Amino acid sequence: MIEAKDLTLFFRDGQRKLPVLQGVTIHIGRGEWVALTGSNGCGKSSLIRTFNGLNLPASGSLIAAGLDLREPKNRMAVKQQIQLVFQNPEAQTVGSTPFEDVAFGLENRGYPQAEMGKRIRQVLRQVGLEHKADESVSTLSGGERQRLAIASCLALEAEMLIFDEATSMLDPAGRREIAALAHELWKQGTTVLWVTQRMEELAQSPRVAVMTAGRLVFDGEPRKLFYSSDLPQALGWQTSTAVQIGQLLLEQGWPEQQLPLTEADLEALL
Ligand SMILES: Nc1ncnc2c1ncn2[C@@H]1O[C@H](COP(=O)(O)OP(=O)(O)OP(=O)(O)O)[C@@H](O)[C@H]1O
Repeated sequence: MIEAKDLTLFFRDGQRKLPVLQGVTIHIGRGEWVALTGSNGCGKSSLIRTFNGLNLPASGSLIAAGLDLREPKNRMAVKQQIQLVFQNPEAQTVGSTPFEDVAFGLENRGYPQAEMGKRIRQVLRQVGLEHKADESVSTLSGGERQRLAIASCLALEAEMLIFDEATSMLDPAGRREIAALAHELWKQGTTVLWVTQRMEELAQSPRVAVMTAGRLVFDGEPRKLFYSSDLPQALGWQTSTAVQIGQLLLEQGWPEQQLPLTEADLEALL
């Protein structure tokens, strides 16, 4: 789905060229769930915006959804296949009702008018918003707005969804709701790149990628990240209780595979 090799990206800061991506290589297969993390300003958003053609790398190669992004003619198709869900629920809606909001994206892509209504109701049903199709968007909660953003991505039949800290402005219930929806879509075959700063979300992901200062410094299983790398300590992360207890067990000689990553693992151990 994504084959990025040695990507570099610069932004201009007055006269200076600011290196934002410094040789990022990552391969994300179709149907994978990958969590991407790293401290503020390390380049996560810049990287994912590169994946769907919003940023153009200075060098390196990038195949996204099977298309070479160096070719300008491929960029529109990649933007459709790889959709971003952003942090701020308020900033992602353009229509005055959920129905109109999803319609906007479809109209832009020249979707046949005759089939549009059916398609919109189908994706709104998929995210549990069918009953609110014709209500004012201003009455939707943050979580409902994020679900609406996801519905718009689904309407365009995106193969990959990239969630850029998409739950960070939601309350715990909204956060769970969006994470559950993302998991459901993943189970149905959508490739998911989940950008997060939350330790428990890293622990629950099958694969975690960590960036610092424009570089990918870890790419692998969370168990390796938390128990055989010194990155959590080096980056000053506040790890979960499960991992803190796991560290103590590791020191006592427990095998890595048995160490807890999540609260559920910990409960099972106790
Ligand atoms: N359009 C831009 N023009 C100039 N500099 C930018 C631009 N966008 C981002 N930057 C800079 O590039 C660097 C990486 O920013 P980016 O938003 O990719 O980081 P991030 O890891 O997503 O951070 P956060 O977690 O705060 O969202 C930062 O130094 C940022 O200030």
